[in-house]
Amino acid sequence: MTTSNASLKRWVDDVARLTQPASIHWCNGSDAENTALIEAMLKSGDLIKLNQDTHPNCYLHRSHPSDVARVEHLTFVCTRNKEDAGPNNHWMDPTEAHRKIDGLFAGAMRGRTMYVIPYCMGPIDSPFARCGVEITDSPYVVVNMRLMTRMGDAALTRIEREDKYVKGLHSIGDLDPDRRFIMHFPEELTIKSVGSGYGGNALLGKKCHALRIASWQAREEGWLAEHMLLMGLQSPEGRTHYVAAAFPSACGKTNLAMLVPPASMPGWKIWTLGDDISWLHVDEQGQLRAINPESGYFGVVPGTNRKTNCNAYDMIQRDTIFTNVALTADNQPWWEGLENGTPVLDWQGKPYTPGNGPAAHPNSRFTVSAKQNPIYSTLADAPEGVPISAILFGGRRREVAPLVYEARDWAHGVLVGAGMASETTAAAVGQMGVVRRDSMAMKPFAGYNFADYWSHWLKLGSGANASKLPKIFHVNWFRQDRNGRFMWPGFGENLRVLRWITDRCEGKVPAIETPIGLLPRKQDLDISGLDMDPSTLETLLSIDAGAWRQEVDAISKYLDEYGSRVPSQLREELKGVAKRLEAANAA
Ligand SMILES: Nc1nc2c(ncn2[C@@H]2O[C@H](COP(=O)(O)OP(=O)(O)OP(=O)(O)O)[C@@H](O)[C@H]2O)c(=O)[nH]1
Ligand SMILES: O=C([O-])CC(=O)C(=O)O
Ligand SMILES: [Mn+2]
Repeated sequence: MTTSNASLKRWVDDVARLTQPASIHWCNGSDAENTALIEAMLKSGDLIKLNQDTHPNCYLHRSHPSDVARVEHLTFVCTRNKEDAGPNNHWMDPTEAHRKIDGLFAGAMRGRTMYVIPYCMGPIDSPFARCGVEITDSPYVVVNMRLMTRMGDAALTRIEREDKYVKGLHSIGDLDPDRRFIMHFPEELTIKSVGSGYGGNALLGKKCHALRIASWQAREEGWLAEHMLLMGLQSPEGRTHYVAAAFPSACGKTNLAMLVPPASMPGWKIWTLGDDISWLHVDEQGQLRAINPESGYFGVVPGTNRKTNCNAYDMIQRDTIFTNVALTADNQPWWEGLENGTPVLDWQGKPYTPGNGPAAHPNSRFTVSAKQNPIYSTLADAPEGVPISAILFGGRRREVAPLVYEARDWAHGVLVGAGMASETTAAAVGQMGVVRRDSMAMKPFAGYNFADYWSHWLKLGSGANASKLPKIFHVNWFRQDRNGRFMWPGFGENLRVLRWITDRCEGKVPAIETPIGLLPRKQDLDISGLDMDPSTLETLLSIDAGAWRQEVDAISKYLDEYGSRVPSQLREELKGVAKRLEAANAA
């Protein structure tokens, strides 16, 4: 197979000339193709067959031990003008970057098959969807892209018609971390990634395209590409609100999107539309709508069990690719927090010895089709997307941030998102548990200068349709007590907080004005049936004025890093918080 599109054909030819593959395979996305690739990977050892009685069609992939997470220090945004990439990105001059990375691609596919993967991010018939082509020498990437995107013939047809697509070139290279780069050229709609086979670095439709390149396109075209889950909350009365929520990597998006209502909230129904990325547009009526550009989940495995998230647990019992989990004696996948079974081999395939670190890698992942989710919403395939009632920002904060608060309005909400911070996790290489600013959970993913990004958010909310904008909230499931224990039970119980949020969207309950925003009255947040004393809820809903003054100072210094490009409106919003904190202090 090949293509009728001359520019695509030329690009594929050019790449083949550079990388020198033994053969070229155009992916059509069929079952037969997938089966053949899996067979070949079982032979080569790229995949290991899991226990097919307990886990039909499940496979394990072990990545190179140095290649288990995103590499932010090796990820670059290469714009002509350095300022356009901003202090939030590593930057390299595009000419220099191409020269450097093309050197690593030269001959990189010798002896290997080069796969050409046409894919569509978003429902194939959606005007909001965008296409791309990934060229890779990794069959693991092909089978994962097939789960994560609408991949194959239908996408190619759209690409040939539109003649506009993101070009992504990927090779696992020699997996040497010193020859590993993830480079983005937003002005050329081009991605080049070499030296890593890990999801976030290698499945180019995901972070590289649907966030870094798409956020650039979104600013030019007037929409938003965000690190957000997308879910529907149906009340017992039958009203459904759609909510988009931005939490940093490994901070609870998949789990919230697949939430199982607690026994104390009968009649509530949750629908998942997406677990990681949302593309948001204001429609002609001024309504903010969202689609999920992905068609699968690349989710964190550890911590998943029947109790924390029965939906996720059930979903990954079949037709799932596991990466870097441990194995039991009878070849079942095992991970920390599974709560049954015993690991005998760790994620590297070595005999497991307790005390020698976790059996599964903390960033071990599952890849699975979204359609396997028991609470999958078919509206995830609706070309027009769903209307958004509320946007949530949140992170891991062991202190300072209360369980939930509401922004005063859109502009204040943009400050809440811009100023948010979270503890780092195993999703990226580097130290864990360090609090860092992570505006809108996009620190690793915004493909341009954060200052311009904040301006874009403010502009989107400043039009004639401001009254239809969703409300913005901040949540924190991760407050800890003095003994380092989580104070809020989290998971299904988070619906108690979401109910308050939908109550606020419907104007059903008043809220308490505080310097940082609007907080629930204690009687409006139902904790009945929870093993929690009222003083804990008190703490979860309290604001420590001293800590918040420090927080405001820290946010102010953070904005300073972005210099004169920071929108003055954002600084005004921050001054407003500072003033209200002073007034509360004086009173
Ligand atoms: N304590 C607590 N832990 C949670 C909660 N929700 C999720 N987690 C844990 O946080 C980790 C990551 O959760 P995910 O839902 O996979 O995170 P994500 O935001 O989808 O992550 P990415 O895929 O990296 O973008 C898992 O180990 C979960 O078990 C919660 O409400 N409370
Ligand atoms: O991209 C990945 O590798 C997984 C992910 O969702 C994240 O890190 O936020
Ligand atoms: Mn993510």
